[in-house]
Amino acid sequence: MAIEKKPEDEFDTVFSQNDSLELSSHHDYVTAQTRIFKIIVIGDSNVGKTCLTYRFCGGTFLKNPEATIGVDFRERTLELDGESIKLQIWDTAGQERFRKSMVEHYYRSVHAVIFVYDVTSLSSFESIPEWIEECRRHCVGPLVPRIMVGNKCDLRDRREVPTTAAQCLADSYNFPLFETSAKEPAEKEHVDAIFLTLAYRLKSHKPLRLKQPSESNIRQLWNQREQEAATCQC
Ligand SMILES: Nc1nc2c(ncn2[C@@H]2O[C@H](COP(=O)(O)OP(=O)(O)OP(=O)(O)O)[C@@H](O)[C@H]2O)c(=O)[nH]1
Ligand SMILES: [Mg+2]
Repeated sequence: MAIEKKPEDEFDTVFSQNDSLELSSHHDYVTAQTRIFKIIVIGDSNVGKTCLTYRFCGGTFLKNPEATIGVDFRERTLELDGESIKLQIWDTAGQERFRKSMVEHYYRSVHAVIFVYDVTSLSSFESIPEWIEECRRHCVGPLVPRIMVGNKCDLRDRREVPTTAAQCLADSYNFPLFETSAKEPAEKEHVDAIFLTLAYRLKSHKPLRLKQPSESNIRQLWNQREQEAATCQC
């Protein structure tokens, strides 16, 4: 059960409370109180957002993913310096037609943002400023940590985005840059490191005035998503 801790100060953090020990999807034990952070993963369609989040939460490479419709939720609980932190990851749709009704939900009460591009697709890299702008338009505060991820580094012969160009863009926004591959097994720990970097930053900064979505809200989103999928003409 997720319950909101009513803030006496100006902060609003959500704790999940479990009467007994519970095994999460990644075999982590969730103890009595767990801070939950919402992370959204955005970027063009086909850059590998679903595969990256699946690699982090499921531990393997997802073969034959379908285009995300609306949003997919994944989560993983981490034990950091004795504190239990749950990362609730919103894997968003890159295709405009699958995003429309959901965009407001993506950005509401978000704690961190991951911008993903594909190193073999210059156009996906060139879209990054537009995704950053969308984020800004939806009033994501400047203190919300953001990182940039270049995916598909395993496709060495097909690279279109040099690291220097990506670093330059990341520096201009003051974001950390990671280049990785959701596919390459040897990169598994590197993928973990991306999310861990965020988790440590989130752990040390209490989220400001942010309300987490409750479980009933999430269930509502799921229902909405299912309805969309059912009415989709394609
Ligand atoms: N070679 C390689 N292929 C990858 C990698 N990550 C994802 N892919 C492939 O890229 C394609 C798109 O991956 P997805 O994870 O579905 O992309 P997405 O960004 O979630 O796409 P949308 O849901 O449409 O926004 C799939 O065919 C994946 O198998 C990677 O690291 N290396
Ligand atoms: Mg996807």
